[in-house]
Amino acid sequence: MYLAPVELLHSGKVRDLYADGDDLILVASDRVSVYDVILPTPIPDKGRILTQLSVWWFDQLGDLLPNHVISATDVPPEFAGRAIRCRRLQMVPVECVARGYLTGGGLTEYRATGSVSGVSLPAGLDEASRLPEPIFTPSTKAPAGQHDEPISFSAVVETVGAETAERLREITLGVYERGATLAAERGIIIADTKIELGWAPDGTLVLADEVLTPDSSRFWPADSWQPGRPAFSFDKQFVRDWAAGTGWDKRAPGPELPDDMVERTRARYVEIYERLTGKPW
Ligand SMILES: N#Cc1c(N)ncnc1-c1cnn(CCN2CCOCC2)c1
Repeated sequence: MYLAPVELLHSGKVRDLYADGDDLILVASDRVSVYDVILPTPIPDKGRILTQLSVWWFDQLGDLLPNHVISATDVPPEFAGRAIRCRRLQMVPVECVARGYLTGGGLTEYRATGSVSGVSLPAGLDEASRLPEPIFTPSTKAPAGQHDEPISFSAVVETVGAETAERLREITLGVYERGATLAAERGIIIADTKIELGWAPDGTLVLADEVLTPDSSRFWPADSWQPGRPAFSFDKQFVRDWAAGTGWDKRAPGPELPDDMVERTRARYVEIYERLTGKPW
């Protein structure tokens, strides 16, 4: 039987999107990105581990809202285990971000303005501070190679209307709080997360893309978290520290990783999967 080839629609830093008839195929690679630079050395099984983690989260979140997954197995053989067949949605033109802790661009914005995406925060917060409660901090969807810009809730209202803006906030915080609570019980802090939502033809908001993975969220080991000090990235810290030790200029192409660094990083992805799902990899 002739199988029409899938068509590459979008190639991202670590994932690619293909068209297969009316469906989409979302494929996760074994590429790893640190400091926004794709490293030349793949991490074996990273794509499969993060895809299967995302599929598990979609199932965990099924009571909150529908998702775009059609199948996690009916995918082209070359992508087996690291791709999902998903339904084509009209994507919401807003990056939906929830933060439970202050770091990265949110910390920079807080230090300059006392707020993040227009949400005022108490004085005296620092690097990795836990926020009084999780906040919705939307941003624009910047073109490839550019950084998303924070936008206020009122800007979201202007973009999608008040009712949908409220629903985006409710869903984003709901997904984050469900994930952060479950992860915390298993010794992992999910500091923040970015989700993608889209409209189905009947207007229903649907959870898309990947969800609550170390690529879409900041994962920190809970036992080493100290507010006021930069937190360790559960999955990328080994590579960051090793790369820094090589004197790598982050404007230059990323360095090749030594075998032990590859294996230690792969082991971190396996540990995240096993701790969160309770299933052996
Ligand atoms: N998921 C999904 C989805 C969907 N179900 N329907 C229509 N469009 C999209 C879609 C299009 N682009 N993105 C951003 C995610 N990209 C993925 C590839 O890698 C780069 C990031 C999502």
